[in-house]
Amino acid sequence: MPVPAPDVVRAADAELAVTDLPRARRFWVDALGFVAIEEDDEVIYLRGYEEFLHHSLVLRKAPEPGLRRLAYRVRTPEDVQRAKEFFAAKGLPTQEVPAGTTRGIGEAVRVEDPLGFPVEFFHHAEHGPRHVQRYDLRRGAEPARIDHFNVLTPDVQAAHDFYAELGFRTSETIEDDDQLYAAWMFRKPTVHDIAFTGGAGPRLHHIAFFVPESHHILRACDILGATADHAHIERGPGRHGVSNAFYLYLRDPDGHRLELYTSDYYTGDPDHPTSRWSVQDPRRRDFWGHDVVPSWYREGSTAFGLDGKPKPLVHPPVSEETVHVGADGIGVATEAQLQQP
Ligand SMILES: O=C1C=CC(S(=O)(=O)O)=CC1(O)O
Ligand SMILES: [Fe+2]
Repeated sequence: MPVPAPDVVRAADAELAVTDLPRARRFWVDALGFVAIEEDDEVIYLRGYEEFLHHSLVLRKAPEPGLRRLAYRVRTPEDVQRAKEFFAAKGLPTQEVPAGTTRGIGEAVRVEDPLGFPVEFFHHAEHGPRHVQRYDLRRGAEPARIDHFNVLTPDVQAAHDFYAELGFRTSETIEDDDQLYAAWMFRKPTVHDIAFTGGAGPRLHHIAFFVPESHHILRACDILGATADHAHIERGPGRHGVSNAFYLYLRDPDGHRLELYTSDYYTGDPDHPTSRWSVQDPRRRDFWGHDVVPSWYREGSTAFGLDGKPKPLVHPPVSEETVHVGADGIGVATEAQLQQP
């Protein structure tokens, strides 16, 4: 008898290890405008202006930077137990997490998914004040809410198939006749809650936050330029082919990548079709055909397992970067180049 999957509502929370908390705060709060809802010398809890749960991102001081967990909200308290049973039935590591282990989050279960990522499922969460119309407080890029996770994994097909078992549907792919190079999958009725980028993994590629309008992305660029922090800008601003979203990728002081993202589209009908892009289409990742910088394909954040240790990397046989020639202008990256950490 198959164990039923938990009813996942959406990507809801994540925790990043950062090596210098005041430096991280200057970037995430002072420059980008995230709301620090609670903080001390060890940890900062951040949220967007539209959010009402306690937080949607935790920055925790640590000797080494990395991803400590990706967290999904599930629909009922019973779905937390269902998640435990679903992953345990597959022989995957699971950990019960008492309420309050993360401020504002009730009892949860932490697992390692088959890709090697630390993933948490929770239901109960404290509500905090919504700042959606506190225009007197809104600053920086005015981040609204957490939108999705993107992870680097050597086998996108296997990742896709597992998350389909978990009840995620597929909005877009990048593929050719031989393989699936990337996939975007959702539970909430937008383009994705999780995306898989082919590459050495398990590593976090980025966490994305929705901003209200494209001008908030331009403002983030202007703010970083004004403070001579322009080196944090990695890729964009631009228009994605996949998702049709307007985007900007930034790297925080520890190298963690975040995406500011807006104006993707609704996917809530039961027969929503999957949009399939050819890996040879130069508009797939940037609709205007702009290059994808090599670091965007090659670099990511270390993932820590449930034991707190860095997960060893598995390299893919073929990477999108080595296949695609054209708008990316990269041509065929050498194996040595791809081995860069
Ligand atoms: O959110 C996203 C939507 C689209 C793209 S891509 O660069 O257009 O593939 C990347 C992304 O996963 O960050
Ligand atoms: Fe993204």
